[in-house]
Amino acid sequence: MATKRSVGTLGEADLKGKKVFVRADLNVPLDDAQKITDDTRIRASVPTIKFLLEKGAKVILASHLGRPKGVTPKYSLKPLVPRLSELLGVEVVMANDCIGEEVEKLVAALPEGGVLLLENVRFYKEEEKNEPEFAKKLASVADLYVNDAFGTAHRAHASTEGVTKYLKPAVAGFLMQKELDYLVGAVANPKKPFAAIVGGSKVSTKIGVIESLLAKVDILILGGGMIYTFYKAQGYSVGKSLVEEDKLELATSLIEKAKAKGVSLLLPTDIVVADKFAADAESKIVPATAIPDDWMGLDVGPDATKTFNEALDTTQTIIWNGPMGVFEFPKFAAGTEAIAKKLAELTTTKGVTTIIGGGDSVAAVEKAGLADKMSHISTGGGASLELLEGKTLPGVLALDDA
Ligand SMILES: Nc1ncnc2c1ncn2[C@@H]1O[C@H](COP(=O)(O)OP(=O)(O)O)[C@@H](O)[C@H]1O
Ligand SMILES: O=C(OP(=O)(O)O)[C@H](O)COP(=O)(O)O
Repeated sequence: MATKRSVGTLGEADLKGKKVFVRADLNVPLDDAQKITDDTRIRASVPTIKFLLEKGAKVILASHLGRPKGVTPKYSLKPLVPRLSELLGVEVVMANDCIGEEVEKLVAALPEGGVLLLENVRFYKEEEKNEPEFAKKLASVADLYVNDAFGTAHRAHASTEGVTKYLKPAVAGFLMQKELDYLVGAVANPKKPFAAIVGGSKVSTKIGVIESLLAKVDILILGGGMIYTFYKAQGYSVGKSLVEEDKLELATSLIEKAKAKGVSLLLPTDIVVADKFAADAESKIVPATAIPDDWMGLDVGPDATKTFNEALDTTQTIIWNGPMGVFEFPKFAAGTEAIAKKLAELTTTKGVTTIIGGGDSVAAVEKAGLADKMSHISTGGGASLELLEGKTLPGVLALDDA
């Protein structure tokens, strides 16, 4: 199935006085004191909500937080109210529930330009089970539905999918649209040459992405923990590096597929090896063909980085998913940082389209302080991975066509 991209969006519809159910992904990390440690997802949700408020709509805002089993105070959305209010410039009202009488009363009292934040929809098991009666209750308080929760669009839950059966129109918010434009649009019709950089820990979690991208890219750069399975498949010894023994044949077939499709597949030529998996491990740089026994590869080496940079210099579009090494340990972060720096440079000086596909690569870009230099940084890890694999997301599929 082709990935759906043309969804209905917030146009010039008369929104004045309308009760709009907005599903956002406000699943932000909180520390032990319930303080928000990264508000990216809240900030990313602001343009859609502000637009609705400026049009005189009444916004009923829903999200999940974490993976609670039943009502769990630790997963309440209450700690988000001050930051949301500050970013939106209105006093956000908080409900103690996401359905029921109190919610109905608060909605009835909501002024035009007002925001009511519902409590965590996952406090009900019916949310993840996508139960129609629960979806109907969520829908009952509003006149139309806007899904801006890209990070949760791969889940067919009541507030992301079921609700659209009872609430029309059901359209995408600006964040959802932007994510689809980049992760589907720019990938389907890239300015060429088009390169993909895929890293992360395991081949098994990235097979779908690699296979799908092989049909589209000119250059495929591989890094991270998955490369040792490729090396082993080619007969190199890899010491104690991460290897998925049951994926050796698959690695060989991916190398052959790349060849058959004329894709330039770049595996690192040198590796930073460590004597143990630890931040304070002893380390040294070795050729990829000469990883010593008892050592493990934790980052790509400087020669590899140089080759990657030269290849990236020739491109117009780059998509990146997964770090090049164990970037959480400063000693093994250089390969990942170099990619982040290169992409930032190419975006700002050459107008190359750079897309960071969620998850740990986003964390790496943020750690390097380069987040605002990329063309697009996805707010969804799992969702962006599924989109890049060519899957259609249930939360997108459920929206009205454009
Ligand atoms: N050489 C390696 N050996 C072991 N783990 C690695 C290696 N390179 C990267 N990793 C780990 O891979 C993890 C990220 O993998 P993954 O979740 O697949 O990426 P993403 O979240 O970007 O999709 C990081 O925690 C990183 O430490
Ligand atoms: O954080 C999220 O996903 P991500 O970690 O894959 O980016 C989303 O809020 C979805 O959460 P879920 O994976 O508990 O359904």
